Amino acid sequence: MTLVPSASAAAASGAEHIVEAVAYDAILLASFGGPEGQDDVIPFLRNVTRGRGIPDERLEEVAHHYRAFGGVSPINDQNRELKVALEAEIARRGIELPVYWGNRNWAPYLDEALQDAHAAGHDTLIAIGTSAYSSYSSCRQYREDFAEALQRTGLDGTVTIDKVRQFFDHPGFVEPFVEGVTGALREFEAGGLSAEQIHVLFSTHSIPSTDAARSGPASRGFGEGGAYAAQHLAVAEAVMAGEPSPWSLVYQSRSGPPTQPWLEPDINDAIAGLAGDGVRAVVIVPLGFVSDHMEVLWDLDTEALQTARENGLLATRVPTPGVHAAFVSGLLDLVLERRDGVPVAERPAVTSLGPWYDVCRPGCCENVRRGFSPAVAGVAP
Ligand SMILES: CC1=C(CCC(=O)O)c2cc3nc(cc4[nH]c(cc5[nH]c(cc1n2)c(C)c5CCC(=O)O)c(CCC(=O)O)c4C)C(CCC(=O)O)=C3C
Ligand SMILES: [Fe+2]
Repeated sequence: MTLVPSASAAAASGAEHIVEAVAYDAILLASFGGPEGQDDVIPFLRNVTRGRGIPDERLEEVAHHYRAFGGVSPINDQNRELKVALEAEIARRGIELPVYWGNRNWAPYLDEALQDAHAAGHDTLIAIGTSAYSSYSSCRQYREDFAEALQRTGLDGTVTIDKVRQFFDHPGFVEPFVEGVTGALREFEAGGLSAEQIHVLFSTHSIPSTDAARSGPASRGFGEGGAYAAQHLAVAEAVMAGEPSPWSLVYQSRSGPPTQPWLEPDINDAIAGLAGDGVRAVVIVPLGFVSDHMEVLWDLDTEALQTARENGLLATRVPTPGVHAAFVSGLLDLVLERRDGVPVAERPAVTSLGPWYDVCRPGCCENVRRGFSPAVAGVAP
């Protein structure tokens, strides 16, 4: 086995993919984190929005979503379950690779995960971020937070962190959505609706239009919505292959000042617009989300479903990947393709956009407000 120290070495050589085997000795499961009680809510929101100019009214509004669920985000329990499921899959395949879980915005924090891994003798980490697409919020921010955590813990130069590719078009991520969508379509059809009367709404987190435009490498010319919108459209198209029902990509969970343009249309506006169009039912697909966290429970299961009811439409929301066996096994495959140096041509991808880069491209996913901060697992801007 050839040992390549880290993405930074590959980055220095300008490589897009790391195709030599790397002796990773642990997985870093990296996530967003969420509050676990009413007292956590405001400190958590302050962590998330630190230095980002989110207006206080918006914080109050979001706090209210958490308060309605006892101040508890479901995301931490979902990551506990995902960690257990990953460990079971690793054991089932007879592999030895411990999993350390750390969050960007709430305990257990990344710092703790890095310290635990290092104390146990694991210094060559491969990270799985619980975020599938390309953008500042869903990719580069993770990479910057890894760099910060390495600095804070003094493990910079000792511990290396590579990151699996953005997995939006990995079959393990897409298969649960295909199952959910086909299941929902067949159920509405069994209830007497024709394919044309059912509209499939693929929903993802809205982001500022300026962030979207900077997502992914500029050289690939993805246009206004950048790689972020292009990736979602490509996955939605793959999910709908062979299905005659109409579909569209919509956005949810917008924040920021109203003067700042974010990706549109909002899912609720889209639903209201469909009602007069001969559409009888909507299938809501949380395409941008890995598990049923607060954005899914609130913005989809609470608000969007109500909007559909108010507009006289039948509606259902399909599951997120969660701990679906195909997803869990796919995440481990993403780690092993790197550990074992699987040739790029053999890495699975269900769209023509991927397999995405192992080493983020120069200039990728700049933060519009702060510019580039140091980050691991990419080429320096
Ligand atoms: C693309 C994207 C994902 C999907 C990818 C991924 O999954 O990572 C995501 C996930 C999540 N976002 C989450 C929560 C929040 N996001 C916020 C704010 C923001 N998100 C943004 C984007 C995204 N966010 C953006 C551009 C902002 C505004 C600027 C900023 O602050 O960067 C705010 C602040 C208040 C507000 O403005 O709404 C909160 C509380 C949680 C936890 C949920 C739980 O607790 O169950 C999760 C998984
Ligand atoms: Fe968010």
